[in-house]
Order: sequence, then structure tokens, then C-alpha cells
Amino acid sequence: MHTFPEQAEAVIALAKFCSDKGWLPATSGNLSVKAQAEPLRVAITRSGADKQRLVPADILLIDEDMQVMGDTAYKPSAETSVHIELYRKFNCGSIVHVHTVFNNLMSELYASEGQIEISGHELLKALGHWDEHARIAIPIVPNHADLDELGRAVADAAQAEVPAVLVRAHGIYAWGDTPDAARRHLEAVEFLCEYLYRLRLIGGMSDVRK
Ligand SMILES: CSCCC(=O)C(=O)COP(=O)(O)O
Ligand SMILES: [Zn+2]
Repeated sequence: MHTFPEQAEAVIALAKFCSDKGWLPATSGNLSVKAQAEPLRVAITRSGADKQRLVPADILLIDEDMQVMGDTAYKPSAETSVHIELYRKFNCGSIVHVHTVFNNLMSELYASEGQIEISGHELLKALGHWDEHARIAIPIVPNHADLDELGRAVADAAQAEVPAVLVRAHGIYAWGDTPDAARRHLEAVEFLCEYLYRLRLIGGMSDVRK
């Protein structure tokens, strides 16, 4: 992916996938692809766009100070600060942020613990954990109204071994080296949020998987 139009198409394809899943309700969510590492340039959705119907003009090129490059009246995502902080920390290739019922429910249920611990599930492999004894913790941060603070909180909590952070009663950020990897990580965590929520509902969550 070298040209900006190709990067913009990658962002649109990611958004279409997530939107078709119902993960981007009411214009929520934001998605980005790193356009260049040094200096950092990012292709990111504009604020307020309907992510089901993105067109190339809805994808903006921004610099590391969140300034839009190019001629447009649109503003980048209100949550651009979170993307920039994560790119700075991990130099990853793509970031997806979606709002789903199950990630919101799990963020509320485990808010006091500040994380969701998971072990003993096959889909941990999709997050890069192949050891059958692997145990991971997905961090949960408060939903700060100050978006610079939110960006710092997400990046501080984020761990390289677990490519996702939940924001309480808001949504999830997931990332990867490529758009496909970011999507895979997002799908895995969404599956696990739904699975663990439903398991808890039927009283089947043992200490090991709490
Ligand atoms: C309508 S959802 C509220 C804002 C939000 O959480 C979000 O993800 C979308 O914000 P953006 O500025 O990226 O459209
Ligand atoms: Zn959001």
C-alpha cells in the first residue's frame, strides 16, 4: 500500500467490514492506516462520517500533530489523539475503533478490575498466543471526555502482547501491523467479549477464565 488513494481504500474496506457487522452504529467509530512512518502520516476517517457509506473524500491525511494535510473542510476523527498515541507507541500499521454492545457490556462488568483476564480459549491464537497455558489481560480504561487524556490513557494501558484496549461504556481500540491484522485482532476480541458475556450469563465462567 503505497499511494494515499490505496490507503484510503484500505480504510474504507475496513469500515465496510465493521459496519456490515453492526459495529459502527450511529456514525460511531474511527479507523486508520499508517500512510508513512517517519515523519508519521496517517490516513484516518473524518469526524462524523457514516462509516457504512464512506467515500474517498471522507479519508483525511494527517500529520503527527493531527493537522490535516491537503485541501478539505472536513475535520479528522475527534479521537485522532488515540490513534496518534498508539502509532507512536507501537509503530503499528492500522488501528480500528468500534462500538459494540458486547465490548460495552464487558467493559462495565470488569471496570472495577481494570482488565478482562482470559485463558484457555482457542481464539487467543488469533492474538498471537499459541501456548495452551497462555493467559492474557485486556485493559479497560475510563472514558475520559478530554480526548488528549483518553489518548494517553489508552496508550499507557496498551501492551504489545495484547493488541486491544477497551474504553469503559464506549468501545474498543485494536491495532495490528496491517489492516488485516488489526481486523483479525478486533474480531478475536469481539468474539471473546460475546463468548465470555454469554458464558457468564449461563453461570459457566470458572475462576480460570474470569
Ligand atoms: C456518534 S459516536 C460519538 C463519538 C465517538 O465515540 C466515535 O467513535 C466517533 O467519533 P468520530 O469523530 O471519529 O466520528
Ligand atoms: Zn468512539
